[in-house]
Amino acid sequence: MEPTAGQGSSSTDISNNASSSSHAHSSAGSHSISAAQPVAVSSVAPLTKAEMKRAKAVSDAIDRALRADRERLMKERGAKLLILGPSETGKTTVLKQLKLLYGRKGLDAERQTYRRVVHLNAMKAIQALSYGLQRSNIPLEHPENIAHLETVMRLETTLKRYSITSLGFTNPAIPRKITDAKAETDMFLEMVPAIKALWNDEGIKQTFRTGGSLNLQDSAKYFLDSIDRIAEPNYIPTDDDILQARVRTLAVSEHLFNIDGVNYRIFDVGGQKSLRKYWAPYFDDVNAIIFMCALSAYDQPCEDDERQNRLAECLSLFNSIANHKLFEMTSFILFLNKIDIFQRKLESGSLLRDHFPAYKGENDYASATDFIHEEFLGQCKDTSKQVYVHFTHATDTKQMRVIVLAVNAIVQRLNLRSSGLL
Ligand SMILES: Nc1nc2c(ncn2[C@@H]2O[C@H](COP(=O)(O)OP(=O)(O)OP(=O)(O)O)[C@@H](O)[C@H]2O)c(=O)[nH]1
Ligand SMILES: [Mg+2]
Repeated sequence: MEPTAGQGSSSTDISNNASSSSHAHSSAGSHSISAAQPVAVSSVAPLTKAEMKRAKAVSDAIDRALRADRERLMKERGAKLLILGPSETGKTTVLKQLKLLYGRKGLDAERQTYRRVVHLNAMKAIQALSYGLQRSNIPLEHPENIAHLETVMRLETTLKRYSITSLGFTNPAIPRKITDAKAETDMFLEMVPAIKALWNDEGIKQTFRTGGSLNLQDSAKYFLDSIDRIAEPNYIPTDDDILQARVRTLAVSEHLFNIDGVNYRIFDVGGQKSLRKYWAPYFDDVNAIIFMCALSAYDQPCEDDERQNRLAECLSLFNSIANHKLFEMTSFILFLNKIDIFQRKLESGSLLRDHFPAYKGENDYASATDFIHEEFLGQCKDTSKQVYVHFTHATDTKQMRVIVLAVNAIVQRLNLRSSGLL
């Protein structure tokens, strides 16, 4: 499916935050309760003045009680926020940033477990590169590295079992298939000489540069460049390592935060297509949705369907979420993420129009992001729907600190408005 250019772009309104903008197809008040439906005229006698006064008093009292109830619920239970979007768009990374900024203890408790994830990520990265090298018939710079290549490629089955362990990491209810963390570390340490030799080989480097179809994780270079550090006997993952570490989310998880005095219940979900059926039970009473898109996915096929473009699939998922009946009153915050990789790809000469023929602009960052931004806004059927857009680099804690505060301000304002206090 090729997306077409978005409509209604003229009403986009840029806020004073350089990395964000807010959009509404029409003016304020989009969250007010709509006017009553016309009632069929009947033969019932009209109300007297006194009756009308009494009816109004009752209606006002109900409104007051409802508002107080909403306020109390919001105070007691916190604002409910879902982070939705396809796989690998950075949902869990945003959650890790929230833990770093507002729940440090939680992340510190998980730090040791990330050691294994980092080791697994490094092994998977070198394995993907080795397969890529073989597929594209690129010769090794040092032929003696062939033995290392074979060692790495023999790891296929072991790594599959390993990844079951990493799934267990996100959901303690899933039993671990590999028993001993020490055995995992030993296996990684045995692999280190092969990983280093291959990563330094010009053949592998060339494979990395030609990139695209390798199905390589975004953090591959980061961990391969850090191989000596992560192989140290007393290695403890740093905050950046944790942000770069990749573990697929399988089960929906709930996290509590207090951000500047506002309580939040934030839900992180698994973005793979097969896991989206588990989202629906969490769709009630949602105050806001952060929808995540990886801009850098514009030239990638979907993991489970080579024929489908990842960014196009993300647009169609956004379409079904933004137009979902249960989210008519829900605020939407769109994170157009991975701006760092997106910019790098454009600068390296990869053309947006090769994948989105509807794009007619230059291949520069500003025009390309404008186009994708409009594509997303054009998905909302309700033209009064307010969508707040942020261009994000989710692994950058400095940038995310500013964005989280902006999101908090939006959620507070919208909640006050929906409870009639604004
Ligand atoms: N360079 C870069 N990497 C990012 C960015 N955001 C996320 N990543 C990396 O992308 C990978 C995937 O991120 P996750 O947060 O696990 O993705 P997810 O959306 O939770 O994926 P699922 O759990 O499968 O639904 C991780 O290795 C992150 O470190 C970004 O803005 N820039
Ligand atoms: Mg995740």
